[in-house]
Amino acid sequence: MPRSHVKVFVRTRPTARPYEGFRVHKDGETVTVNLPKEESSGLINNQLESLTFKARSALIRLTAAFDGVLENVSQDAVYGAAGAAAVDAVLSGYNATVFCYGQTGAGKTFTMCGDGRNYTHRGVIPRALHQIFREIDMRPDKTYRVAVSYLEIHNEALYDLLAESPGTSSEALAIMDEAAAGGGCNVRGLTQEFVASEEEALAQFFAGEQARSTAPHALNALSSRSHALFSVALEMRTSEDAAERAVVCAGGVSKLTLVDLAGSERTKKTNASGAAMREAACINKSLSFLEQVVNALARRDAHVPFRQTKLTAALKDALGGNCVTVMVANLWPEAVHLEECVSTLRFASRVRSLETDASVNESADPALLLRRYERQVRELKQELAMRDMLSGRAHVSYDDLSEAEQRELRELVGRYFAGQAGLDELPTDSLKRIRETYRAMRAIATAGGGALGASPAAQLQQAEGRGGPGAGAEEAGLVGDLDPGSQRGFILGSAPLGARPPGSPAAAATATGGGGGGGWGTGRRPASGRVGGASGERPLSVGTGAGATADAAGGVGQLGGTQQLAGAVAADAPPLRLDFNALFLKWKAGSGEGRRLAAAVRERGRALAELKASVKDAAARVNAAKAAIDALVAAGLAAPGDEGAVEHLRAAKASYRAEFDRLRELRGGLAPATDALAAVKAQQLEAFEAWAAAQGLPGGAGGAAGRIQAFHGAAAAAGAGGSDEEDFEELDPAETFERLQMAKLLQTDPAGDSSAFHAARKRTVAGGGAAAARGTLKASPVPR
Ligand SMILES: Nc1ncnc2c1ncn2[C@@H]1O[C@H](COP(=O)(O)OP(=O)(O)OP(=O)(O)O)[C@@H](O)[C@H]1O
Repeated sequence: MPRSHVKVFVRTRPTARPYEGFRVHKDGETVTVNLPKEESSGLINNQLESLTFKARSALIRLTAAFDGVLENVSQDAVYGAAGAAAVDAVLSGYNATVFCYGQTGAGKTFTMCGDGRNYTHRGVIPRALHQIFREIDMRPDKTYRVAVSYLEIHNEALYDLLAESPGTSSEALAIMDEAAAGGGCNVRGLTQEFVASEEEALAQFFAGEQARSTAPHALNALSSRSHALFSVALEMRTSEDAAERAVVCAGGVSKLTLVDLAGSERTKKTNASGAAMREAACINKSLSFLEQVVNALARRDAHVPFRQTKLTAALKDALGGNCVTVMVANLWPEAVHLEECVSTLRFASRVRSLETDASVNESADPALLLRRYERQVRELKQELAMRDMLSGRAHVSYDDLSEAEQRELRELVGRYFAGQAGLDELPTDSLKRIRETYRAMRAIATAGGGALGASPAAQLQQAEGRGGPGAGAEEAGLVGDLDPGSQRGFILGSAPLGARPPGSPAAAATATGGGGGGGWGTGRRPASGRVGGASGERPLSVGTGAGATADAAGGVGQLGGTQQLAGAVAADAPPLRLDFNALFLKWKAGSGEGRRLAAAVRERGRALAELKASVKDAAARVNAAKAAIDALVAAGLAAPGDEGAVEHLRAAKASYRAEFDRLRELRGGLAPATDALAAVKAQQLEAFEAWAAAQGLPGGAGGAAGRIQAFHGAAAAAGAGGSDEEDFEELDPAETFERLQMAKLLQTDPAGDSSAFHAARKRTVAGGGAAAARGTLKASPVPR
C-alpha cells in the first residue's frame, strides 16, 4: 500500500436538540458549522488550511471536508465506512488502527464497542472480529493464528485488561518502540490470548470490557475514564508454501488496533470533583499531548514529542508509521457543545492531513528466510539444468562435490601435474568443479611437492612441459603460489602492458602471434607475448568448446577469452532434445514404480475432486436451508402470531446450522487433500528423474527441464496418455463459485452470525458474572 493519507470520518450522535447551525452537505463529506460571532471568539485558527472560516455579518461560517460524514446512520453503515477496509488491510498483511475521538458523551464507546446487550448495536470491535474469522473461514488455502490483547491507559498508568488481575497496574508493562528493529510499537508484558474462533475472541473482548474503568457523570451515565486499545494480532501463512512464508513483522504479526479514547471534558459541565476531577485532568492532558503530536506531524517538525505521554507513545505507528489509519471524530451537535464540536472538527482536519507509510509485514524469522533461500537455490539449479538441456550440454551437477569426487579431482590434477593427464581432461563444465581444480592445484603447489617428489616449481614446469613464452620464471610469484598481497588465491600472471581487450586489432595480433596458447603462463610480466593467453583486464573465462585442449588457443586459465561459461557450446555439437513428455507418459504406463505412482496420483486427485464436489453440494444445501428460512420469515410476517410457523422457523434454523457446520467441516478437509496430492506428485517427479538418470539420459531427465516438460507436457498430452490431473483441475471454477456463494451466504446469514456474539456474552457476562473468558473468573472491575 502506498504512502496514504489517514482517513477521517465524522459521526454525529443523534440528539433531540440538534444545533441548527450544523449542516452536512449533499456530498456526504463536508460539514458547515455556523457560529454566532461572539461564541466563535478564540476558535479561529488561521493556520488551519482545511477548515475555512468565513465571517458574515453576525456569523462565522466554518466548513471542513472529510472522507465521510455519518449522520443518522446505523452501526452497520459506520462499520462499512470506517472499519471494514481497515480489517481488509490487516487480512492482507498491513497494520491498521481505527480510533474514536471526541468529547465525553459524543458516542465514541458506542461506535467502537457498541452496546454489548444489543446485537444490532454492536460496535466496530465485535464486527471486526466477525469479519476476521469469516475471512479466515473463507480462505482454507491459508493458515492463520489470531491473538488478542486489551490495554487500558488510566491516569497515565498501563493496565492489562486480559490479565488475571486486570485492576492492577503492572510495572512489567512498557510501551516499546521497536521501529529501529523493523517492528513497531508494542507493549511488553501485555497478555496475548490466542483465540481460535470469533466466539473466543469476543469472550476476551467482553471480559476486558468488564474490567474497564467507567464512572457516571453529568453528561454520561457510563463514561469511560480511560483510553482503551483492543488489538488483534494476525499471523498468516499460505498453505502452498506454509513452511517458508509467513506474513509477520519483527514485532510479531500484522496488527489491528481499535482504540476507544477517553473523551475530553469540561469539568464544569460534568460536575467532576475528587477522583473524577483528577481523571479528567489526566484525560485532558493526554489529549492535549495528542494534539501537540498531531500538530508537529502536520507541520513536519523534525522532533515529534511522541514520548510525552503513554497515549501518544502507543499511537505512534497509527499517527505516522507503518499503519493504515482511520479516525472517527464523534460529535454531539447541540448548541451547548458547540465549542467541543469545533475543536473536534479542527483536530480531525489536522489528523486528515497526516500521512502514514503502510507496508506489508513480512517475516524476518531466520528459519523461514533460510527455507526461502533454499528454495531459491533449488530453483536456480533447476533453471541451470534446463538451460543445459536446451543447449544440448551433457548433464552438469551444480551440487557441492562429494568427498569422493573431490578426491578423484585431486588425483586427476596430480596426474596432470605429473604429465600423465592432458589439460582437456580437467573439468570445465561448472564453476564449482573449476574452483575445486584450482584448490587442488594450490594444494599441490603449496604442499612442497611431497606427493610428487618434486618442488612445486618443478612440478609446474613439468606440467607446463609444452611451456608458453612465459614459462620458466624462477622469480617469486609463480602460478599456483599464494598471492602474498591479496591472500586470496594463487597467481595467474599479469597481462603485458600493451595488452588490449579482445576484439581490438592489437589484441587479435597478440592472440595470433603470442604463440604457445594453452597451458599456464608461469612468469610475471614476460617481456613479450602473452601470459596464459592474457588479453587485457577481462575476467577469467574458461574454454569449454569441443576440442578445447591445452594446445588449442584459449585453454583453461585464458584471460579475456571470448567464450563464456554459460554459453560454452561447441559450434558443431547438435542440440540434444528428448521428448520428455512422451517419456513421462511411457514411464507412467509401464510397470513398476511409474505405474504405481501414477495410480496414487490418480487416486488422490479423484479424492480431491470428490471432496470438492461434496463441498459444492453442501453449499447448495446451505443455500436451500437459507431460502427456506427466508420463505418462513416472509410467511410469518404475513401471518403474525402463527405458533406453527414459529416452530417451523426454529426447525429450519436448526437445519441451516447443521448444514452450515457440515460445509465448514468439509472445507476443512480441502487443504490436507490438496497437500496430499501435491506430495505424491512431487514423489512421482523425483522417481521419474531417478529413472531417467538410471537410463543414462542426458541431463538426468534434465532436472527442471524434465520436471517442467514432463508435467506440463503430460497435461497437454492428456488426450493421448490420460492425465491424472484434469479431473480435478477443471473444478476450479466451481470452487470459485462455491466460495462466492459462501461469502454471500455468510454476509446475509440471519441465523448464524449472532450465535458467536450471544455465546460469548453468555460466557463472560451472564454466565461468568465478572467474566469467564478463559474458563477462569476474572476479577470484577476494580475501583481506581
Ligand atoms: N449513534 C448513537 N446512537 C444511539 N445512541 C448513541 C449514539 N451515540 C451515542 N449514543 C448513546 O450516548 C451515550 C454516550 O455514548 P458513549 O458512552 O459512547 O460516549 P463516549 O463518547 O464514549 O463518552 P465518554 O468519553 O464519556 O466515555 C450512550 O448512552 C450511548 O448509547
